[in-house]
Amino acid sequence: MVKICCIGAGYVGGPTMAVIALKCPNIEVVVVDISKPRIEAWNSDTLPIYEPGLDDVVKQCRGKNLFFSTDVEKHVAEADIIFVSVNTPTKTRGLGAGKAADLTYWESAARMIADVSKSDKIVVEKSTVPVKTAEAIEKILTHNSKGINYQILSNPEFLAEGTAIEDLFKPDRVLIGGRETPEGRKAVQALKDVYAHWVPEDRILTTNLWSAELSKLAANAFLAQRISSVNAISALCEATGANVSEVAYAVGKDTRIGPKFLNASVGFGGSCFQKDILNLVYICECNGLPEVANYWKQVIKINDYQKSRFVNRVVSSMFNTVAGKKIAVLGFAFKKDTGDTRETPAIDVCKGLLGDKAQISIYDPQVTEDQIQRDLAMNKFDWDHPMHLQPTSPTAVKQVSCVWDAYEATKGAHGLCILTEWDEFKTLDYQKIFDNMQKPAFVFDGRNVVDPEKLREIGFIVYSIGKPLDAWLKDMPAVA
Ligand SMILES: NC(=O)c1ccc[n+]([C@@H]2O[C@H](COP(=O)([O-])OP(=O)(O)OC[C@H]3O[C@@H](n4cnc5c(N)ncnc54)[C@H](O)[C@@H]3O)[C@@H](O)[C@H]2O)c1
Ligand SMILES: O=c1ccn([C@@H]2O[C@H](COP(=O)(O)OP(=O)(O)O[C@H]3O[C@H](CO)[C@@H](O)[C@H](O)[C@H]3O)[C@@H](O)[C@H]2O)c(=O)[nH]1
Repeated sequence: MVKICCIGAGYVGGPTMAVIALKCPNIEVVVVDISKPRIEAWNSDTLPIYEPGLDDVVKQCRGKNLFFSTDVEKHVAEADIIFVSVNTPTKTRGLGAGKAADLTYWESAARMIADVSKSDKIVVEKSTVPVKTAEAIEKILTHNSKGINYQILSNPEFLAEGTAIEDLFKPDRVLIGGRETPEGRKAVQALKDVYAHWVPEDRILTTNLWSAELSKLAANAFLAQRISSVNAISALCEATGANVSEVAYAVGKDTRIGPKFLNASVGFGGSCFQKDILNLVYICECNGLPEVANYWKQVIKINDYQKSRFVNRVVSSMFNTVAGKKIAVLGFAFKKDTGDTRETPAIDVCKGLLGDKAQISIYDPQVTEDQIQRDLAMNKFDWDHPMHLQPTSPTAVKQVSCVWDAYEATKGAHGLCILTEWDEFKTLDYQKIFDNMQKPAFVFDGRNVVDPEKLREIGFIVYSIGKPLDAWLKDMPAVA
């Protein structure tokens, strides 16, 4: 029986391995992690991450051919194929700080593999890494090899959170990069055989190592670029009376452009886009390509602009101050159908409002108060390190309260900001919310989930990203 071990039981390692176990009953899959609480949660009824469909997949194979363990070394030693899916955060110190990927966790995983291995291994990069990482990993492994043969493959993951299981069941493509040698080709084939259990052959792409590594960074940069493009247009829509949804629809109808990923928003978040683009920018700079680096940097600059533009709209609409005013925040996760808050635009928006001394009441169906308080207290990029290395008990931000109901959050509020597109926000009783708010009552929709006209009929003053402005907002300065 082929044995797979995955180092890192996070958002990628957990769901990816669960699906491999489900689709390949003849393969034993063990997911290992240094975090004891995380492994305990994977072995419990309450999994450590919320992902639609995940519970079902885990329940079907846990204890049969899917296992979660903290005994990292034992399972690495026994495996034929080792996936490495550990954190690759942005460096916060030293060379490349604020841009380059921090490969500390990857390097320590590679050294551990070299220490404990007694048989040949295929080592698969699942984490998103800078192009040429495989070369460094190869050096660490071969210089400590004790005669063992290692083949390094790049197999970047393209799943999106909230749809991870769907994406894993029916991937647009699976990408495998390997060395162009007989041993390299054999290793690529071995990994292809795993995916071939459920992925059609024409969707399994094979390339050289560097193309696979770079394709992952490029794909995320292209996706994020679309969002920054539509968000840049959203600012122009507000200035001209155009409607960004109509513009995006008309633009996306061109089959060369396509309709997906053109929703204007308060900004993109998530653990990947910003980190991976910064990483790409750094690689371009290191390769003497400043023009290319600056081109991609602009995608992040527009994203930051969009978040601060939103905060400025809120403050300027409400008589240029939110000091002491209750602002309800609906949604804190970086997108719907996940409890993940890594790099969520809600952090920057809340921090902006707190800077203007607002009192914030937050409701998100999947995010706990503890997580929100940690996020608001944490330094930039700290969130992307393993949990046990993150700051433990932050001092709670007193002006922030978290409630478990949208009606509670909005009671007595002056303004309401929608920061995540949870479906339930579409069907709230906005008349009831209006009746219980201070007047004038403001709605700032950062995700275009409500119908602005209907809310205006109720009596709200409404701001929706990229939509024709309410008369109230027209004369207010939007950009500081
Ligand atoms: N989250 C996503 O949607 C997504 C999608 C595609 C790719 N990626 C990439 O996958 C990688 C992992 O992302 P994630 O979201 O799963 O992160 P995560 O923080 O959820 O999980 C990483 C896990 O690795 C563990 N870990 C770190 N060092 C370890 C070590 N030496 N030994 C054992 N365990 C160790 C941590 O404790 C943590 O549980 C990153 O490179 C990320 O960029 C993420
Ligand atoms: O039209 C859109 C689409 C998305 N977003 C936002 O963009 C962010 C990222 O969304 P999404 O890409 O759906 O989720 P992620 O889980 O971050 O997935 C991205 O990042 C992963 C990690 O690398 C990749 O594997 C995926 O392919 C890639 O989509 C979220 O804040 C979304 O709200 C928009 O604002 N407008």
